[in-house]
Amino acid sequence: MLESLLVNPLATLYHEELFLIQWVQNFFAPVAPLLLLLSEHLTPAKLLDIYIPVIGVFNQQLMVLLVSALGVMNVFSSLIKWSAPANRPYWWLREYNDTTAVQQYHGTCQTTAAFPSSHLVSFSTTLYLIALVFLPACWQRLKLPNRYLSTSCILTVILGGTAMSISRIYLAAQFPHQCLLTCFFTIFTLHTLRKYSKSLYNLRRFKAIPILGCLSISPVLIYFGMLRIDMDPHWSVRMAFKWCMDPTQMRHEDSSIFVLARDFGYLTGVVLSLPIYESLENKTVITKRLPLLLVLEMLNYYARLETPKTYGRVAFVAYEFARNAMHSFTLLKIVPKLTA
Ligand SMILES: O=P(O)(O)OC[C@H]1O[C@@H](O)[C@H](O)[C@@H](O)[C@@H]1O
Repeated sequence: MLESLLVNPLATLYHEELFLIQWVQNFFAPVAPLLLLLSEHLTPAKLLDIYIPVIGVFNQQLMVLLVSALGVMNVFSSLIKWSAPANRPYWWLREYNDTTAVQQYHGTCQTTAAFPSSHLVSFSTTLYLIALVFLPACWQRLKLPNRYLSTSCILTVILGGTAMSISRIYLAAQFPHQCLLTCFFTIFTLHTLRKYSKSLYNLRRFKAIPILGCLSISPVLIYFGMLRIDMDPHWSVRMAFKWCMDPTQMRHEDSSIFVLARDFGYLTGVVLSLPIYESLENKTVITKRLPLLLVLEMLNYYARLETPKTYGRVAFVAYEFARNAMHSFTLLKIVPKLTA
């Protein structure tokens, strides 16, 4: 064991963690339907397209915070995924002929790299912001000391993150250390964003657009960098295609390039809405927001159904980029204006 640890520490870690996955699959078998539901219904895409607009009907301030924070967090997460070739347990096991008995489920088949877990990043971010908006009111009512407020927000993220991590590990979609590192990454990034939130909300568009431009070039540079070192940029799709129990579960919408377009599109809408501190004011009434958001989300739903999948990759990616940019821009700029 010690010898193999020295020779190939990552492979040893993967091998040892497969036993942990096996244990999780046995121990949590009684609550399996719940764990499968968590991963199926709390995907990053569903948070952006369904849950955030629903939250927006009741609380505009929280919606604005969520759209802007998820815009940034998802881009960071997709960029790391695109550049770091982290294996998923269900394909690593087969690729290296490991004999540990780990099961695949509906939802295991994913086509992007494993780290960080997008489910974990977006779910924890959402929970953190919900706690940040609602806990102060509870604190006031219960007359609790303010110094525990920040700790309670972090605790909410840890609890929610643990539930989602168990779900991802149960599905054999992530190794345990990848979930743990994702939690650290999320807490650290959220903490940093909160520290600079005032300057970020007041940031002018002409300053943010060049930053976004530089950020957008990085996936292209990474792509050519991979080709240069003879690495297939679509290695994770190939792995999924090879080892998914049922390859019909693979969806174009979940491939790395598509996810990058989705997340960069969403962030572009956020950047074009800057500065957003005005939209943070919660003066609008629910009776105005409800019909508007309902119409907007129906349009977004039909736009999603019409995604061109047979006209080549460029049309597919460009469409997804534009749809998401328009979606976040409408939520941050147009909805608050029309309902003010
Ligand atoms: O990284 P995870 O949590 O395994 O999620 C895999 C993929 O799951 C899909 O549902 C998301 O739309 C993608 O954004 C994500 O990359």
